[in-house]
Amino acid sequence: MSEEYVRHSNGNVGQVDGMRSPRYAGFPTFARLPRREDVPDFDIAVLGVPFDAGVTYRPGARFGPSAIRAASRLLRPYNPAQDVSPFEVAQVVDAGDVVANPFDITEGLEAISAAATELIGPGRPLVALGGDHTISLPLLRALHTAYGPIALVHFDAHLDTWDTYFGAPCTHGTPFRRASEEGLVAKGHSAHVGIRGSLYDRRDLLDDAELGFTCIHARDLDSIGVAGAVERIKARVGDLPVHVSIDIDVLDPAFAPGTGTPEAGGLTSRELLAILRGLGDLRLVSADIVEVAPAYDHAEVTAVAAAHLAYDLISLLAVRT
Ligand SMILES: N=C(N)NCCCC(=O)O
Ligand SMILES: [Zn+2]
Ligand SMILES: [Zn+2]
Repeated sequence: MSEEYVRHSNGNVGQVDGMRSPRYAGFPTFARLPRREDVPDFDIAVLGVPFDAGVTYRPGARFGPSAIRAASRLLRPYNPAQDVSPFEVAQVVDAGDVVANPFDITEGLEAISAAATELIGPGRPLVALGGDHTISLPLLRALHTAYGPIALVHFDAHLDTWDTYFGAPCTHGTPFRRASEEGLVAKGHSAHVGIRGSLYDRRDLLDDAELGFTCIHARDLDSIGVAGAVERIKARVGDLPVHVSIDIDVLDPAFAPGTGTPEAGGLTSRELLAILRGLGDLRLVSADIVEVAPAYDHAEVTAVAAAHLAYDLISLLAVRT
């Protein structure tokens, strides 16, 4: 069977045509887009990062990339919320999965960083699909090589700036402390959005602020709303290059049950999509979506949310390529 990709007049190769081959059939690349090796060049790569050796509670995010790809089959070519056909405007490809050692975190992170370094560059954004949140550290290392310190816009129930777990420095609860220590993120220009739930100590928030982050707590949305959150994020990052990191547990467990450390009182998927769509003026250069653990999912609820978030991120990035 030959795959019948849509060929756009600007030369870009789009999705397998859903009118000629039903969307539930065929190879499971992200959004049924071509693989990297199927086209001569690309603008935006989608990279699977099936690594979850850094989890502190429920395991299983290593199956996130394949679940998100499966849920992304439903995505259609035109995004009305942003008035853009992202796969026409930009050549978007599926770059496959990183081969990351599940038994050696240091080696696994090096492989992730090497794969990201090879795919990113000025004018060439990356969208990574995790995997647990540990993977953001090697992504930020690769981004630092390309751009220097960048602004991090981090959507999560959790701060992920804890120090160590059982003596381990690189886990899904620690990536942004390491990133701050290594100078990968621009101090004073990064924000966590959606923070909530129990902490180990009041000190966790003070440490986080000292590391250079600010918090928009989930409960703040009750008073400032989506528009207020967008304004605060924009004021924080200014014109620096921006990496958006979305831990799917930023969504309420009602919208994302399939994750490792769920916390009550989270965002709706509509709120999160609306905040993202408000970030179009920023200098977005890359994104990750992490912590989708399909074993705890139901009816693809979480994977569908992740696929749609990836679609809107790609739509934002496509107009910048
Ligand atoms: N990055 C995520 N999803 N969770 C971090 C939770 C760290 C903890 O178990 O305390
Ligand atoms: Zn989290
Ligand atoms: Zn996280």
